[in-house]
Amino acid sequence: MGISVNHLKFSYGKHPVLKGIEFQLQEGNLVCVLGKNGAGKSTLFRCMLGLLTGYQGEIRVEHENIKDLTQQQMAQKMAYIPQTHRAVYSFPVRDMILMGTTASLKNFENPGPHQREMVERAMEQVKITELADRMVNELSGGEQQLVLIARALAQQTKILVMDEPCSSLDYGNQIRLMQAMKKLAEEGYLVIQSTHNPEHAFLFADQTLALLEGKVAGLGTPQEVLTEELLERMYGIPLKLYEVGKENARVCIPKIV
Ligand SMILES: Nc1ncnc2c1ncn2[C@@H]1O[C@H](COP(=O)(O)OP(=O)(O)OP(=O)(O)O)[C@@H](O)[C@H]1O
Repeated sequence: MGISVNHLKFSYGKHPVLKGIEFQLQEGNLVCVLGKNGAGKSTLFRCMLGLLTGYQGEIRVEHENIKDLTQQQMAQKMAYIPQTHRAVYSFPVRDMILMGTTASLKNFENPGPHQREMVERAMEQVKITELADRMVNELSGGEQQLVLIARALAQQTKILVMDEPCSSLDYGNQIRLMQAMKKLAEEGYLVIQSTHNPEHAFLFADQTLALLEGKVAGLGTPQEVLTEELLERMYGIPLKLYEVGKENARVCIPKIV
């Protein structure tokens, strides 16, 4: 089950980005993917989601090669939560989330009571039921991000892929979102998200996947993978890690020279 990526190579024209990526991820984990700007995180996600097809190697989701799956079959296995951009279209929140259920419908079938129930459940999971009748374009960035997550949950897949979900959120909403993702992982989802914040990985991730120079530089617990040496190599700045409290929390302080 879960997702496995074998010998994955991808280039944009002559510019190689992924140079032999290998990993396996299982359901029930929150996985943070780290790497500097341009490391290839979004490219990796786009390959995994079947949006980029000209790659070498193999990607399997729940044992099936994604090249053998239709778009609808992909949407039944994996949901993508993009970075929040201010919504252009004005839909009520409930209708926007209902759109996530289309993967479970046959051609030309309209959503019925089952789909509407999935929408209510998804809103409860991320605690936005009180927003149901608001217009999406009138919500804050953090609220919109939660609507996108609810839409992905209504898609009823066990794998959620999120591209920098915290990038436009205030500090409180970042932590609430990470806690919500951690809870989903505990409920059995595989949540894969990119982040530029090592501290989030230390606090919340079950596993961390570090991308460096087109390859996986480490996959394991954040404490195993995110050493001072690797963080310095990834981000190109001298820094120091400090353990905080009894949990596995660590903070990263740059050495200012
Ligand atoms: N459509 C494209 N055409 C050509 N090159 C691209 C394209 N998209 C991305 N790239 C290049 O591929 C490399 C990887 O980009 P990608 O967006 O996957 O990185 P990322 O790790 O997600 O970066 P960031 O943290 O800045 O979002 C970069 O050098 C980027 O310039």
